[in-house]
Amino acid sequence: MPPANTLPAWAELQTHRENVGKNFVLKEAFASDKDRFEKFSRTFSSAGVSADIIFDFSKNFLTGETLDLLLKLAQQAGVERKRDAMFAGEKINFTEKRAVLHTALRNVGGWEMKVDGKDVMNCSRGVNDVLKHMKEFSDQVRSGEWKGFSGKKLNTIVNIGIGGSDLGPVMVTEALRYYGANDMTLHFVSNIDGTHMAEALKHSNPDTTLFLVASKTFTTAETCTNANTAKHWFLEKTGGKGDIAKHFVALSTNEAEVTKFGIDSRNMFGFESWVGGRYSVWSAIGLSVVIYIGFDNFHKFLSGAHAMDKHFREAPLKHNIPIIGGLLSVWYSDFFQAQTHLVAPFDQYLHRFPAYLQQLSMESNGKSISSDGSSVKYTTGPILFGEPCTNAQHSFFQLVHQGTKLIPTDFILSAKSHNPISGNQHQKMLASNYFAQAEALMVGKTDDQVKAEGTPDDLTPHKRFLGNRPTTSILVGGTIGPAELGALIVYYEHLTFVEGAVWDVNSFDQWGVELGKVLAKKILKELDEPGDGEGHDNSTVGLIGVFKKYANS
Ligand SMILES: O=P(O)(O)OC[C@H]1O[C@](O)(CO)[C@@H](O)[C@@H]1O
Repeated sequence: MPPANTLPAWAELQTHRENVGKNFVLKEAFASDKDRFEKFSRTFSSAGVSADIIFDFSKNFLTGETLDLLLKLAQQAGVERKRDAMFAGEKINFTEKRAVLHTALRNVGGWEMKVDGKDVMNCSRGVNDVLKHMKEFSDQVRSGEWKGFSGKKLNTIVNIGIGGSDLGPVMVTEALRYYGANDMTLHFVSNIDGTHMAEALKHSNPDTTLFLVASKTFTTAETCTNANTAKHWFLEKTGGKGDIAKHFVALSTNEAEVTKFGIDSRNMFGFESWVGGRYSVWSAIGLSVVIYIGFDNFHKFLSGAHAMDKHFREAPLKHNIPIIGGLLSVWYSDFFQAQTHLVAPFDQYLHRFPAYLQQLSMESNGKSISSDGSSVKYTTGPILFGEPCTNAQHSFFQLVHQGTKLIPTDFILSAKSHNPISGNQHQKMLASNYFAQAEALMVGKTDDQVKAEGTPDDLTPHKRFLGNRPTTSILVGGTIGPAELGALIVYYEHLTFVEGAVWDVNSFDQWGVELGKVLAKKILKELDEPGDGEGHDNSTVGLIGVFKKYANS
């Protein structure tokens, strides 16, 4: 693949940015085109979801010509070819020589999906077998048929995992809390900080606690240490009478390590190496979700996800919602030097959604080496951040409105609340803020408007809003149920795919997390040895020395 910035459409976009993009004024674009909303919004409708989802791209620096040029860039960068290669099970994760087929995990539509000629859906221990196992097990736990060693129903789930083996289950169980079993307590222990495990175990009863050890590799230091701590706690609390087989299950690809840990392979829920950690909530890693919301709801979650896969795979580029979302991100990153992407859900249930998207986006596209091994000469993955609104409005939105940075922002709202309390007053106030923020960011407030309010001259510039800040508004035409959540997640998955395809980076590896892990292992040993460590810089040696002095005093 030639570098993205050498593609003809890249140069055309640069010229277009000089001629049009640089001077683009959103409010003028609306004033001169009464159909702008219709032109640049897209509706996602499918039998796989119970509500339409509207993606309003019209408050972006976008003209018909911009969209055409961005689509041209996508074609020249081979986005469709790469997408089709992903669905075909080709080894597009070229540094790890792996297929990327998390879409098979939610393939409720019966597509043929193969890796190395093998039908991954219907082979032994394939996707459908594992789903069946997850259904059986979760039904048993929910009904109380699966009992702990002392014959009691299990009512506490402790998921031990980190990264994709944690963030997906946490985010989804929070987002779908409305559907969750009220008699169940969930803990997600990820951090190696002992506080995380200690707090989870503090009020847990070993008779009624189920541990899910979630790790694709089953070698991750934090997860293995936390799992061993949990095992010791369980055996100690039960005076050695506790039956591991009834209280510990593994969600992993690594049967050998699972067995070594002491978990019976019959209590292992497997998946394959072609599922990346950050794409694994659809796999066995989602077992906590299934136990919490029930298999039927989990199936709806998969159906909504599959519906968005189908849209991404089949919709023409101009109507293809993740394609447009991904290209807009490239447009802002590379032609406006935007460094960030803000996602602010107007939905308390989605409070962990931005954290989840951070791993998805930044672990996927936080790369600077392209497919031929050379350094890219353009900006890649944006810094994704976010918090639920309206909270965020009272914290960092000052910077979004009046700071010096261009921050392309996504807002998410559902038309209906699961909790329409106080005569739906809360939801209406929430919605009014959702509309107001996008409008305010766009229209701003001129000096004349500020002055007309009687503001003294010296205060006027401080109260001025330049406006012209782009937003994408996502509106779910009902409540956000399992299917709608599935579709929203997959929108961002494929948006990330499109970015990476244009930037020609491998969105599916994560070598950047390795160096810190290796150094931590070396330093861990040194903390127990005399001296202040070997071969470190002066600052690190100094800090290790100070730590040892205080920690051991
Ligand atoms: O599921 P595992 O193998 O424990 O990995 C956990 C996480 O660690 C990472 O490999 C990064 O260190 C993520 O990609 C992954 O989601």
